[in-house]
Order: sequence, then C-alpha cells, then structure tokens
Amino acid sequence: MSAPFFLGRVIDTIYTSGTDTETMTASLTSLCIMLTGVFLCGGAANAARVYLMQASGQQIVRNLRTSVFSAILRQEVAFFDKNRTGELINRLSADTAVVGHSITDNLSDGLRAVAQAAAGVSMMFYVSPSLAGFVLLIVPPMAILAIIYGRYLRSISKRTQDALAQATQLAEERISNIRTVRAFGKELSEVDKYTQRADDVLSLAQKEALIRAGFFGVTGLSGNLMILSVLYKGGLLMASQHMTVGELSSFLMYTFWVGISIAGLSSFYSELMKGFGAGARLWQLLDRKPQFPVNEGQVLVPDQLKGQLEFCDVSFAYPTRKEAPIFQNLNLRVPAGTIMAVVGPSGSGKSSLVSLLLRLYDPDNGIITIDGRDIRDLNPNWLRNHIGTVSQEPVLFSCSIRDNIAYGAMDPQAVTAEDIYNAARVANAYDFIQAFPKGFDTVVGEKGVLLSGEELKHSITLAFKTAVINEFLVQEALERLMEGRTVMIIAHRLSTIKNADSVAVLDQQRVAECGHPTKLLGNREGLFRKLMEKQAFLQEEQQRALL
Ligand SMILES: Nc1ncnc2c1ncn2[C@@H]1O[C@H](COP(=O)(O)OP(=O)(O)OP(=O)(O)O)[C@@H](O)[C@H]1O
Repeated sequence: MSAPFFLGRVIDTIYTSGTDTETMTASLTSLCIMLTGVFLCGGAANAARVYLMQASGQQIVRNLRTSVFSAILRQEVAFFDKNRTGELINRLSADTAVVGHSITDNLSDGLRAVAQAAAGVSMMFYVSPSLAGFVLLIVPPMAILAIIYGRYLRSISKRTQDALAQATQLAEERISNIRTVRAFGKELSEVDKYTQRADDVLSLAQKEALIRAGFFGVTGLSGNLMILSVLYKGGLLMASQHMTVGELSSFLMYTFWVGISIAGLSSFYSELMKGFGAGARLWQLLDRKPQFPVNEGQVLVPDQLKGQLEFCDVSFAYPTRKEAPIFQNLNLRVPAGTIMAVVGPSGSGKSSLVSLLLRLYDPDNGIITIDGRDIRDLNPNWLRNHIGTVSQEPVLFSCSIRDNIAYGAMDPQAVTAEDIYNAARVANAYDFIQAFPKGFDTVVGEKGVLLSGEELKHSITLAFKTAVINEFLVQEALERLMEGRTVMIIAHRLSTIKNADSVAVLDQQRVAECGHPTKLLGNREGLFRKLMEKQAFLQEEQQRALL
C-alpha cells in the first residue's frame, strides 16, 4: 500500500468493515506507527533545515555587508558628495538586515512551504488527477495577482527603505554635530524634523501592511475556494462512483494541507519581494563602477621622484555644482623641495587645489603633473601615500591614540611601539600624550573627543596650559617634517607665510599673484598685501574682543 493513499485506504477499510473491530484496531495501529515515524523524521529534518538555512543565510548577510562596505569605500570622493553618510550607513545596516531576513528565516520557511505544497499537490494528483486539475484552476489567476502584488510590494519596500535612509541621515548629522545643535538650543525642533521623517516611514509601512493584508485575505479566500470546489466536484465524482469516501476525505485533507502551505508561501513571497525592494539600492551600490581606479597605474621608484608640482591650464567645478566653476585656466608651478604658501579669500579654492593634487577629483580641463608626469597616469594609492596631508581639523578615529598614529603607516600591523613614540616626538606630541593617565592607550572618541569626563577635563586643562607654546611647537614640528619635501601650505598667518619660498594668491578662479612673500608685500595695491592687512586687522579685533 503506497503511503500517500494510505490514509484513504484506512478510512475506506473502516467505512466498509462496519463493526469489524479487529481490522479497525489493526488499521489504526499501523496508521499511528506510520505517523509517529513521519513526525520523528520530520522533526529532525526540520531542525536540520532551520539550522542549515540560518547558518548559511547569516553567512550570505555577512558577505553582502562586507561587499557593500568595500563597494562604498572604493567609490570616488565625488560619490560621497552626492550620497550622504547616514544614508549609506542605513544601506549597510538596515537594508542588509531586511535582505538578510528574506534569505534566512524567510527562505527556510519558504522552502518548507514549497516542499509541503509540492507534496500536497502530488498527493492530490495521485488520488484523483481530474479533481486536482479542477481544483488547481485557481492557480493561474492567483499567480497573476501575486506578480502584480509582488511588484507593488517591491516598489513600496524600496520607498520605505529610502524614507528610513532619510531619517537615519538626519539623525546621524544631528548626533554627530550635537555640540552645534545644543549651542543653538535646537533639540526640540530637530526632534520634530525627525518625527516627520519617521512619519513618512510609518505611512509607507502602513500602506504596505494594508496591501499585504489584502493579499493574505485573497490567498485565504482562494484556499477556501479550493475546499469548496473539492466538496462540489468530489461529491459529484463520488455520486457517480468515480471516487470512494476514503479517496475524497484524503483528497480533502491534502487540499487543507496545500491551503496551509499556500498561506506560508504567500508570507514567504511577501518577505522575498520586500527583500528584493530593499536590496535594489544595494545591488546598485555593488554594481557601481568607481570613476577613478583605486589601485592601478604607474608607480615611480624613489629615485625618479623629485617632487616638482605643476597645474597647467586647470579648469574645475565640483560634480555636484557644475554651474559654479572653482578654477578656470589656472596655472601654478611649485619647484621640487620648495615651500609654496597658498592664500586667498575664503572660498577661493585653496582646499580644492589640494583635493585636485590628491586626485580626490579630476580637473575638467588641463593637467596636473608631478615631475612632468600626469597624475592621472599614476597609481592613486601610491600618489596619496607620497603626499602627507596635515589638516587643520583633527581627524581621529574612536580608538587609542596609539592606533590613531599607526593608522598613517602603510602597514599598521608592522608598526612598533618605538615607531609610534618617534612619530609623536617628531610631532612634538609625545609629552602631551604621556601626560594622560593612560598615555598612548588613551581612547579618543569620534573627532578626537575623549571618552571619559575626567580625561576630557584633563586634556582641556593641558591644552589650555600648553596653548601658548603649542603654536610654536606645531610650527617647529612642521618645519622639521618639511625638510627635503615639496610643501604647499594653506595659510592665513603672515608668520607662517613669511618662511615660504613663494606665495600663490588665488582669486577669481585663477592664480592672481605669485612670487616671493617680501616682493608681494611690497606691492601696496596687490591682493596679497590687502589680504595680510585684513588678516592683521581681524586678529587685532579678535584680541580686543577677548580682553
Ligand atoms: N565637495 C564639494 N562640493 C561642492 N562644492 C564644494 C565642495 N567643497 C568645496 N566646495 C565649494 O568650493 C568653493 C571653494 O572651496 P574651498 O574649500 O576650496 O575654498 P577655500 O579657499 O579653501 O576656503 P576657506 O578658506 O574658507 O577654507 C567654495 O564655494 C565651496 O563651497
């Protein structure tokens, strides 16, 4: 007796044998034994399925996260002007979590539902192909409905994730600038703004819930329709002696089974479509080809590198603001081993010049060369490793001072404690750092904010006490570092500029004046002279305001 039809035969036996208790007991006993076996095997198989799917699913999520993170870091800097931090963080955490859910728990449950439905449908065909064909007429319209529903769900899920990314973006920006928010007392208005964004997410989520409930309602209804059609058509077949009671009752049971599987399948399908929607932006990120190569191009041997820099007819506008050119036919030459101070009014493009040199952006026209070689032919990684940048803003990661210093090395793993102490000595920071209770192991927060309150106070006090000599120490450290290098300084103070070999004054999208600082100061009508006078005036004003 074959298993799928076993139940039907048992029922038929009971039905036809009347009061034959012996046959009835034997049939029921064998049924119980078979079901126990099936449940035990089923339980073990289910546990294995859950574990395997979860474990491999988590592995897929981990791979997805690392691939997305690596794809983000490979993008050119202009990409980050268009895509903001909070949004990208949201893609990395929330979107991957949604995709993760749709391929872990959900996929596991979905596969079970598919297997159950397939088994149920096979049994239906086994018992009565004609009745199964009739009952399953409901499948084509349901499939069309599912496709329409799936598309809608995908798009709404994408919109929900976008709205969530907007909310995260706002939160990230405000939290990372909490000092400014607090200084202006904007906490309440920022909460209102965040609430608006959260409301956008909520209304999309409610729409999704509504459409999902509608779909579940329809699938539930289709299950009931299947049962009704079995009762109707099966009744007719039984009346015409084409079906026995056992066959009809087992067919009905399999129809129930398929109905339950369809409910599971629709839930699986919904989650899968939601995952596809959330994943759309992730696939976009993964497929995006960075506009600049990351680690390709020429590498110069140290002997070939002298360090002469030249900007030839450079025109440039930021990709996000093409209508506002920063440079137009700018020309500038910095001989190897000299110090060039770049000055100019605020917004004249001093930092942009450095960004072009570091190849964070490419000029729209013209070329930039190092020792006569177009920097576009050089390996960008190599290029940046040979340009040391010292920023006005301290850029620190939230780890120990030791790790922050080692970060600058080509291979941080190979850096010894002595290397770190030496680097700190050269930067005149050794004594300052050692004065912290935990010395080089002091953990600094984001942007250099120290984590513990006591250390924070300590650092502020120290910074205050050393502030007077600090400027001198930094200057002295820089001078030591500049030896034998080509240097571009973006400077405002005359004291820094005076030591430069030449000064380039940026104005009106080009180099307006260029020459030795003393010579330029001598020109009473010159822009450099005016800028320095203004600077001196502002400093005096500031000092007076502080008194
Ligand atoms: N990533 C960017 N995307 C779009 N515009 C930018 C970007 N960075 C700077 N700008 C704009 O380019 C112009 C030049 O900026 P840049 O920072 O180079 O000037 P700067 O001379 O260094 O100014 P400051 O002395 O105030 O630091 C400014 O109008 C600035 O708003």
